[in-house]
Amino acid sequence: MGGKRGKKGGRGGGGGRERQNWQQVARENAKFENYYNEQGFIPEEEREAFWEAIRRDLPNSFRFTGSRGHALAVQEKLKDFYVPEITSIKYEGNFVEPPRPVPWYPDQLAWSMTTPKQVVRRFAPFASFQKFLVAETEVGNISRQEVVSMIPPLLLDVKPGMTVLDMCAAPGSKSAQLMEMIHSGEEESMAQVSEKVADGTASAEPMGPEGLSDDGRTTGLLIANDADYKRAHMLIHQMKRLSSPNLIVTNHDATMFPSIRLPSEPSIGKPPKNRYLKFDRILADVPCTGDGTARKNWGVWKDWNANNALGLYATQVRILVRALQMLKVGGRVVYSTCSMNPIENEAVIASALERCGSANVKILDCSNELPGLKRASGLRTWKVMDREGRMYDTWKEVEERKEREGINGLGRVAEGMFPPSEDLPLERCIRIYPHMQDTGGFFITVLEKLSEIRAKPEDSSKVIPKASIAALTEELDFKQKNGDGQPLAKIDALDDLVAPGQDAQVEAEKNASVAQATHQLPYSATDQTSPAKRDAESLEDELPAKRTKLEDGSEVVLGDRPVHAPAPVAESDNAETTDATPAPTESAQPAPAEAQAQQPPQKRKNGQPIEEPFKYLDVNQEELDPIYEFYEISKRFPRDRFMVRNAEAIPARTIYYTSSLARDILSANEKQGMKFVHCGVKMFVRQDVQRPDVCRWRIQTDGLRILQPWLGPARAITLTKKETLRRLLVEMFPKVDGNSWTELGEIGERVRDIPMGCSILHIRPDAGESFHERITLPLWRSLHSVNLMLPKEDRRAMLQRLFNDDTPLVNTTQKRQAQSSTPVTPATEAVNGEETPAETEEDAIKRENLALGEDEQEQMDTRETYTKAGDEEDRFNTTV
Ligand SMILES: C[S@@+](CC[C@H](N)C(=O)[O-])C[C@H]1O[C@@H](n2cnc3c(N)ncnc32)[C@H](O)[C@@H]1O
Repeated sequence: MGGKRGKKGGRGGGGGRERQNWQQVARENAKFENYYNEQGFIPEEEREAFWEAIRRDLPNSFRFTGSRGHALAVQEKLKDFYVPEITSIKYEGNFVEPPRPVPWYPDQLAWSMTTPKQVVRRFAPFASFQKFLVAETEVGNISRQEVVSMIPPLLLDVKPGMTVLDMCAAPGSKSAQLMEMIHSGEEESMAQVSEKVADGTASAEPMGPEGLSDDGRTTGLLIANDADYKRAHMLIHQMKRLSSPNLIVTNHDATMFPSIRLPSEPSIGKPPKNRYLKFDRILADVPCTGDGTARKNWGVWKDWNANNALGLYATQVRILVRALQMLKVGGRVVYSTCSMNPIENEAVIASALERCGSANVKILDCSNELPGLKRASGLRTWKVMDREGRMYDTWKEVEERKEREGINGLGRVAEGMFPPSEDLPLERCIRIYPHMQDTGGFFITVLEKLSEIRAKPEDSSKVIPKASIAALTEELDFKQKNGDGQPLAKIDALDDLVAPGQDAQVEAEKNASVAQATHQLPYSATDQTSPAKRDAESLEDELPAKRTKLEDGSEVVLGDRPVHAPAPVAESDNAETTDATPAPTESAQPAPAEAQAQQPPQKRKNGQPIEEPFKYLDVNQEELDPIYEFYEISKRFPRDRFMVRNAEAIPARTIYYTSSLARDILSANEKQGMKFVHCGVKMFVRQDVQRPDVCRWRIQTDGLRILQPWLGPARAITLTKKETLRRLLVEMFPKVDGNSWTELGEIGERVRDIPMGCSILHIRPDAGESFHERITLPLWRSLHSVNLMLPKEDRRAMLQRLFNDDTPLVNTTQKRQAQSSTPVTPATEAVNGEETPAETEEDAIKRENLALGEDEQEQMDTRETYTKAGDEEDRFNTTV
């Protein structure tokens, strides 16, 4: 695909400055239009509507996120307040169309709106609605997501307790949906179990309904993966908002995603047998050309050509084959793209089934699922277009041309791109076209694994080979002479042509070991191109000159270098690949990666830092004792899942909590070459308090959801009135000393008397109050004041949602500091029975502000990083 695409292939192209001129872009591309018209995918009578829809701007759509209860509470505000206000607006004589729920999305949690920008700008109710959307999006209660992109997770049918893999997950909209499904029903079941524990009717063993049997907590796991390191970090920021201890983020090439070890089961008298994780559900939302995103993506109109799909097909098939290998028998894979091109869709399904054996995998008929979703059947026939735009009905025709004229202009056409000779029910694949329900274009197929698979190797004789260096050089010369050379957009494109440096060598070794563990060949040992190097394929189109500069400033002369370094580990190219658990033999051990992981920390390829290790605290770690005591945490709450991010396993600044399966995986795969980049929810953060009676660890909001049912009453404060909550939201550090506590309404007395330190605020609205959300938040009681431990944007969003209030936040301590021009008289204060010179009020305020402010700032900084990364990386224009 053209040089505008992201490095590892997101979807579609376009972005940056040019995206601002989207309205001026001519929404025309003869090749694109001919390709779809000539093949007749869209029935003649719908064709006009199809092209008319695809040229229109895409409606805005969004989804309410988080637990169902919370999502419904936020959605209620839209339904009960904003929609009625908007519906009353008239524009040019007609009532304005309000946002509408997406008919097939459960519980009306997804909405779409077509309101033109000029209407939004002109009418006040829209301005306030817009504010609501922005505020809730900022804090993660609403996620902007394209309607069609919401389909794959729904069809994956994830239940709590399942192990799920999202192979190409960044930026993470679908991962967020999957995560919510894994946690579905968790709040209710945790509350039920803790009630039983409280009234003494609980069994000694962990209890709870199916999938939630960890005392009401889900036993499921989501592994969200992306090959692009930067995008994997966008994914982390997106997912952090869901605060799930059941999430691991990895950074692997999905075509050779490593097998994940599970702890060995004890076996007496025999060597322990290696066990590997298999998944109940896998989403393969693969990189694609994204021509279904033409309604929001200028790059499609500008750059569409048939060669783009030819370049992605091999990667897409490999990802799907690997997904099927890692799936449990009886499990489901959903394969999806936002492309309408059969080369990336039905051809990929047919090729993967051919490699895995069609008797082992079933294409599921989903016609009864998601009633209300308009869809077209998958294709049974299509033609293949080569790089020069010539159409072929059969592979034989391609071979004949190759015989006659050589490979020039064919691109990387493969036999598998043609309709299969086997009678596969490809009509069960799902196609969504833009005109059907005013969305983007999309493709989804649901596959079920019927039996174990031994995947056939790729047959390189059925693919038009890459042009040789000599041929490329000739072609470049030709292009240059004819003046159509373009600047080289991707220096990575040269990866295939230069000798790998030291970093590349290390990476290759790692890949080789991973490949060994998964019985997959490393890219360097095959004649295929890795997706990371996919751009090399477009060399045929793009290389402008024979001499160019690499990032380090060195110059490369094409044709002077060996194409590949020798493969570090060479399993036979023709070896069968299998998903069977590797035998515990020497060769199955990923030795090179292990050796590599033992070496001193170093930077990974492209300067990516090596991740800090994930280390679990010993259950007897004494730092946990005061925490359990101070917060009266039930002994039932597991002590063996607390994790830190340092090699010494010392609780230094943050203690994370993870699910037990996540812990088993992180521990069993330590130093095995797995690239884990995120896991764990921040549960306790060290607070520098000097007093011996105050716990030095405060509970972090992220972890409170899981911990809350297990906390005793010692640190609990219950708030019932809206007005009290409003005060705590607007005012930071309200004073509680002197008589000030009286201003805090029903919580005043409790707040006055509660000893200093982190406490837990349970918001439980009285029956008569106009809001019903039950929320629990950490509250810090300091010397003279209290403070909700909530980032400012969360405060603002809550004020907007619950009170329709955009009053600016007040920082009382800053105000006081500004007012006091003379120092406050020093006083003495009894601390723990001892007379110690007390600090001035000003000092105390400064100190507490520093401690609290730093932590709050930290949270807010996280959000800022996300926004920046989001802007930067949005060039992918994925269907999110
Ligand atoms: C279509 S986007 C995924 C969108 C995502 N599922 C969502 O809903 O937010 C494709 C992603 O695949 C990643 N990718 C490309 N090649 C890959 C590979 N070989 N292995 C894993 N991820 C890959 C890209 O970095 C990109 O983030």
